[in-house]
Amino acid sequence: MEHQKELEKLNNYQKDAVLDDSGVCIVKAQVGSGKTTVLIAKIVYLHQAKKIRYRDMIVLTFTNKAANEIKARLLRADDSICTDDLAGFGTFHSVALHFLKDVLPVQDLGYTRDFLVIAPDEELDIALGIIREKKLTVKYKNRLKKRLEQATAITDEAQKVSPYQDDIFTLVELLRAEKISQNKMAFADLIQNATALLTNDQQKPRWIIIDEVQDSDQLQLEFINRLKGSETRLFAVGDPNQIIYSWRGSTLNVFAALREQYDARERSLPINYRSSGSILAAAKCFLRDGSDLTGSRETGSKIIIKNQYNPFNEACYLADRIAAIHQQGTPYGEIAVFYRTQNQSRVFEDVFLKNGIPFEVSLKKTIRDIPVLNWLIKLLRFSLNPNDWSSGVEVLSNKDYGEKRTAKAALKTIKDPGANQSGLLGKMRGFVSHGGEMTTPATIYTYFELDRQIRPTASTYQEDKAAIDGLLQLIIEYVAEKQLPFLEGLTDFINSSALYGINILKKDISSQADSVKLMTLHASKGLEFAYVFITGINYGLIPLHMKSPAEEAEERRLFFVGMTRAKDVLELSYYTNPDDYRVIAGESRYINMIPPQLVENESVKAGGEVNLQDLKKQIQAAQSEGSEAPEPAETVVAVPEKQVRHHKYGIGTVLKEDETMIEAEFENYGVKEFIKAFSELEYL
Ligand SMILES: Nc1ncnc2c1ncn2[C@@H]1O[C@H](COP(=O)(O)OP(=O)(O)OP(=O)(O)O)[C@@H](O)[C@H]1O
Repeated sequence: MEHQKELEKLNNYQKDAVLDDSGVCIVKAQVGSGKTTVLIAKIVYLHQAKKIRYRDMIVLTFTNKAANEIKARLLRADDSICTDDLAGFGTFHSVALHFLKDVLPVQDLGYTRDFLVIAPDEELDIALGIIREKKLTVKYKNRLKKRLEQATAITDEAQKVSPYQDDIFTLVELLRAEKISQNKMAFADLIQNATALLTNDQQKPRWIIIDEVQDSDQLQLEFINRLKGSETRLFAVGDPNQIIYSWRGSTLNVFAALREQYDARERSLPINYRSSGSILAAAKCFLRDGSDLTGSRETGSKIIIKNQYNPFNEACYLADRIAAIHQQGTPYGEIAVFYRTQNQSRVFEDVFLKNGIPFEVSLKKTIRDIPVLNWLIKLLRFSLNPNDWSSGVEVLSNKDYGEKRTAKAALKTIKDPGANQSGLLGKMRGFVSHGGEMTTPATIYTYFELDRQIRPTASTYQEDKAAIDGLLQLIIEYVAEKQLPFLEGLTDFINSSALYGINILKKDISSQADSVKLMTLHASKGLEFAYVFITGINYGLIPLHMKSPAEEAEERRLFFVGMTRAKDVLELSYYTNPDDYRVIAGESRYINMIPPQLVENESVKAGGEVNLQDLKKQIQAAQSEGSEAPEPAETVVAVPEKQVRHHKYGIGTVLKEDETMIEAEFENYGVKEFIKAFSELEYL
């Protein structure tokens, strides 16, 4: 990649950003204005023109996908780069992990360098185990994750007083100690521990480059601050209109925070290169202030709005429509279908499969989602680290795999050094000394006698065996690729699988295969397609039921992100019968926010009315296919957002209401149904 040639392709705003040499520069970029393009050009420019070694750069991205894309483009262009040079390129978590493994004195916190990373659910399991074992009183266990996060963030001793008069702060301390004794770090620990250990003694990078900076949270900003030396330059790119992860704790005013802290230079990228004029104009209606966003393309075709009877009909329609688009010459890979929640993908998968439409689903089906692999990973964890007794207990007491002891008996054997070490426990304890022999999937399989552990007589045997073979193969390939000794490579693999949720069943959505991509609006961030279909624009889906104006604003930004993935054609749809009682029939007001002059309404009319002829045909067609086409549902009456107060559940949002019944959703208790006459609900 020749940096001069790269620079020539850029517009002046982009060029200025690449050449900027300020101590701290933040680039406020509009959607599709070339953030990724600029970021890569900047890295290449710094390396080639300014002679900055890749090792002296830290490049932080929000997703693993973005980091991989950057690394792949650099590796393709320059074969002298070795992967170690790019160890500082990755997500916040993976870069923190790199520092903890390779640079920082983790022993100061009580860890050893071969610590393992655990996913949030696993941390919760440990916390629940402690509550049980120590008989702690902890209220609102259904919100335990959130409560732990909040309590962990409080460092001032005087403030460590539980609002519910329970043992949450004792739990935080015990959990911290337990993770250290088991040599495990949870995701949040990675950044927190790296931040705590970073001092001025470490060699500081010459450049820190951050992508999607708008999604950073307080912890990440502190990490950046510690990482930055007085001579380090900082270059951050982001788009305030694409904040869609504030529920994970991103700091909403990240730009202001950076500006204030570093007296940063601000630049902008205002020109969108991706979307046609109509798409951009429609998307702008969802911005609080879209005045800076400028397009560079022709008006193009109008936005199409479709009213579908239900998700099944929608899927049938899309299968036909996509086949026609493809026949006219558009590759399948240029077509995407978006929805709000993951479970909406199912009907598209079924119908597309039946109709021969190739597709991929961006569904993180991770190791943790497959019971036998979840069990096997725990087995490998305990084998690598005998202090990880909670994994050991789960392996021995799993109800489907292994020896199926009781949890109490398993714990007793694991903690008792004098106990009989034969069977699976003995195998796990002896594993490390046999590490050198583990060269093929079969040697690992045979060593643990996995055939016995997964029961050859069980109905799931073939499926489980195939899943295990697949995983073991993946491990062996991973270790070989990393050129690490087996045990070290295995530890590394287990850490990555916790961090990224290794995708084993379905291909990654970023694959180059020519197939239609199905994904949630969240997963669509950063991608682009010629044709985009956004489905289910009904209240309760797009937008979801919301509890506050801030949540509503985030829903709107999310819809904006989805719309702006489209280059040429954008089609929106909503249901008359959404198949889900929590979803309101008819279009949500997001449809009505698009000015009519930008919309082309086809045979079915927008505005909540249904073309009855079409509807009848669709239902007949569905019934003749033998599918379970539902009866036309009684129309659910769209209620304006109403709130109620309940003496126990607190404030809730009304979802459905008729003369006798009322249904409301409460933050900590979920959806509750009441008989109006007896409910003692107070309307707010
Ligand atoms: N100077 C340019 N001239 C022509 N096309 C460009 C230019 N810069 C970027 N593009 C094209 O515009 C599209 C959007 O670019 P890119 O994906 O880098 O934007 P982005 O800001 O990262 O997008 P998003 O906001 O969606 O994350 C891409 O197809 C890219 O090739």
